[in-house]
Amino acid sequence: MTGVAKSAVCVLGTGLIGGSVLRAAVAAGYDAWGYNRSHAGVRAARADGFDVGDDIEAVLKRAAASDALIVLGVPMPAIDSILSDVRLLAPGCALTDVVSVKAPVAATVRRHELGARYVGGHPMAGTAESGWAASTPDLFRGAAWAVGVDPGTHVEPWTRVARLALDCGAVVVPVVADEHDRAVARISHLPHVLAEALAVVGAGGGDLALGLAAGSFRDGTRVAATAPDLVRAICEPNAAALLDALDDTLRLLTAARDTLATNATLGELIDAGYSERDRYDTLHRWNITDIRPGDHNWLERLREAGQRGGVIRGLD
Ligand SMILES: O=C(O)C(=O)C[C@]1(C(=O)O)C=C[C@@H](O)C=C1
Repeated sequence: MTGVAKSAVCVLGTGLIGGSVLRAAVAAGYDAWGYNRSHAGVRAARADGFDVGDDIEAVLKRAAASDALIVLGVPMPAIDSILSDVRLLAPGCALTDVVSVKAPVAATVRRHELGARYVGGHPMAGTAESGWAASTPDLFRGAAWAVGVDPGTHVEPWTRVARLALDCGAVVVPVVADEHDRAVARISHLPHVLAEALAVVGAGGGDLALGLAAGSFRDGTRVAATAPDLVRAICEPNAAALLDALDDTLRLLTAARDTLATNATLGELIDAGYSERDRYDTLHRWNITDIRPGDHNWLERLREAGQRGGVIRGLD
């Protein structure tokens, strides 16, 4: 895949993630601009020298005229409405998103008949902050960026999306939507719910407990400082997979609680946690080098490689 040209990039929604995509794309030499519905968001981005407007019609007409890759930088609850604008004003553009759940976005895209040039995306990066002010061009450096390889994905928009992710400093993890959603329920959405629970239980110990709190409480509750509406927008669209993860958690915690009550031991939980955490620390992310986008069975082969820890670090 040598010489894939950088497409123009149009980011709709310039909060923490969309804003960071815009900053990273500009830093990587893309012709990139954005849209934000709030005047304050537009003012802040312009004050930093970025080309962001609040006129969705003008922004999308420019995308259509430039054959830009459109990045939906808005959370799941705003996807349906922004897709109505895209369908009306720039239906031929390649399209991706940064939403933390993939199957519901794909279903909404299909409902708007925009599936032909859509490729799901999910950069695995963030902070507890939100908005343009928190965005940074380095947010995705070294991060995993899930890029959809669902059946029917077309190679041209796929290559554009993968190239943008790589140019933002991320590594590409090929995923299909439902497997992605089950995976992130466990490693992203469940941790948000647990962080909220830990914050509540810890604070239940009063000011003495909070006054003594150190690293374990701070790290375990870090994402509980995220704006509540954003946490809901991240977790709730993935309800079925999150329920499975919560059920597994409750089973483990109940077993540990029961053995603690009867034998004053936490049982197998501690050893199991120790060894599974080690699997994460030592996971070998190997480079996919032998599957060229567009080759025979490339989607299925990339999917299998992604399942086995394969990542893409370059397309050349
Ligand atoms: O690092 C954080 O603050 C995050 O919450 C980032 C995080 C996560 O790791 O769960 C949260 C949601 C995104 O969809 C991807 C990544």
